[in-house]
Amino acid sequence: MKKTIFFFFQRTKIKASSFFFLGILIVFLGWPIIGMIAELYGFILLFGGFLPNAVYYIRRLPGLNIVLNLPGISSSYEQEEEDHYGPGYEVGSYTKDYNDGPYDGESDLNVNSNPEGKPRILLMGLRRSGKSSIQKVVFHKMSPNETLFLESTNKIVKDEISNSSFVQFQIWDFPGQVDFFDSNFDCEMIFGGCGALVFVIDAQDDYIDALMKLNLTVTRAYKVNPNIRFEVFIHKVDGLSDDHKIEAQRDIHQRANDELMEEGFDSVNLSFYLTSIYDHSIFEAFSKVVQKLIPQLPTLENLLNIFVSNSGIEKAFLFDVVSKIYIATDSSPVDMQSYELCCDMIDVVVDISCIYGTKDADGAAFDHQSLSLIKLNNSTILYLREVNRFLALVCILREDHFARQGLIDYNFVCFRNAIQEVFEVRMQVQQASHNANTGVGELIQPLNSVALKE
Ligand SMILES: Nc1nc2c(ncn2[C@@H]2O[C@H](COP(=O)(O)OP(=O)(O)OP(=O)(O)O)[C@@H](O)[C@H]2O)c(=O)[nH]1
Repeated sequence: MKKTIFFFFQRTKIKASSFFFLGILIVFLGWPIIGMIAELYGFILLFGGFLPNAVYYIRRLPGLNIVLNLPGISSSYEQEEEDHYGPGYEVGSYTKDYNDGPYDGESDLNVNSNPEGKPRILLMGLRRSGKSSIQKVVFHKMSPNETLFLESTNKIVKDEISNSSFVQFQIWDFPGQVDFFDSNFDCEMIFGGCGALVFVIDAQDDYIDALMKLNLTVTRAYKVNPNIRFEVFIHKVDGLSDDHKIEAQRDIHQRANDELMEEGFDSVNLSFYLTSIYDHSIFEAFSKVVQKLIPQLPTLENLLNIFVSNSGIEKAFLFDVVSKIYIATDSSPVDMQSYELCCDMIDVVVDISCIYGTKDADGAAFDHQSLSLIKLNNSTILYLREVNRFLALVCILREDHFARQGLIDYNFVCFRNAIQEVFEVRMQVQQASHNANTGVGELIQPLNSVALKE
């Protein structure tokens, strides 16, 4: 109900809602034709943004897709889609509508500036491949089902991930119809300061066009900035069987690399991930993307290895609590189940401490002294400790190893202090080079600026 009211009465939709409701009123007052015209106009203004979504789903319905793909019919609705998207887009602009959608977004976007030169992650791919959904689900806690109502992006949407999170960067969500040959598209500016380019391919759709676009994107970007990391999300795999997933990944991997080799881009390295917003795979993939941009990653991993081996722990993840992406883990292999368990534990702890925790000034869900344990019925224990306001260490260990809890607690305090030292050193280096600012900032906010509690 709240979301419906929000949808109709947001500032940008006032005109549309006025026509819609005024039309209803006029019908009741006895002028049905005038009323219905006004109502229809309001309806188109309100819901026109969902048109591409509707067309996209109708095209997938058996039977209807054949009719819609007939020559003449297909060209008419494709033209309509084009009209909806508009002929171009503005670099550096932001659809205000977009962040006012029917979800409880939390961030206050600073879209037109990049004052601290934060690292940039670009989200690219064909229309309806799922770019905006990924961003909203991972960083704005939108539920996957709500993404069905996302309007198409028709301008570059910049999202600053920094207010409530430990990892700091900008995500630029590109419209699907981005055209590199358009004079508005400033390749130097867009790819120049970019850390990673995430290219999203809809695995449920025919991906030949997507592969062509991937090739074009990668070659353009690589020419401008050879340091960009190219990450390919083979997305929406929730609709595929296990065999189909593996086959799609193999095929996409091979075709993409073959095309790059043919064009002489042998040194370009693409990483592939199977993702879906309906499970944790998208969080895991984004964790890996973000980790590659953290300069302190090897140190963090080393610290985790030392902690794990001295405490009898099987697996440990250092989580960014807000986004639930893990910024580091020990060197043992990550299996999806352990990661999901740890994510779920964060949810449980945050929920319980919101309900029962004390309401301190900054409203933190848990503090540096709190310790959370969950005993599973397979003699495994989940152990969670806060490293700072934004970071939590979540470990999985056998119940018999937990007999030495004192040792684990002690090692954790050493681990936390070590992490603090790492970032203090980093902070000093940063301050020393502050005057000679290179333009590419730090992905991680220094610990002493994120209110670490001693
Ligand atoms: N089954 C499934 N559907 C998904 C997934 N991710 C996104 N979608 C759906 O795909 C549709 C398109 O998603 P968007 O995020 O709007 O796609 P986009 O790439 O931002 O599209 P443009 O803004 O037009 O470029 C939506 O209806 C989503 O619900 C997924 O992992 N699985």
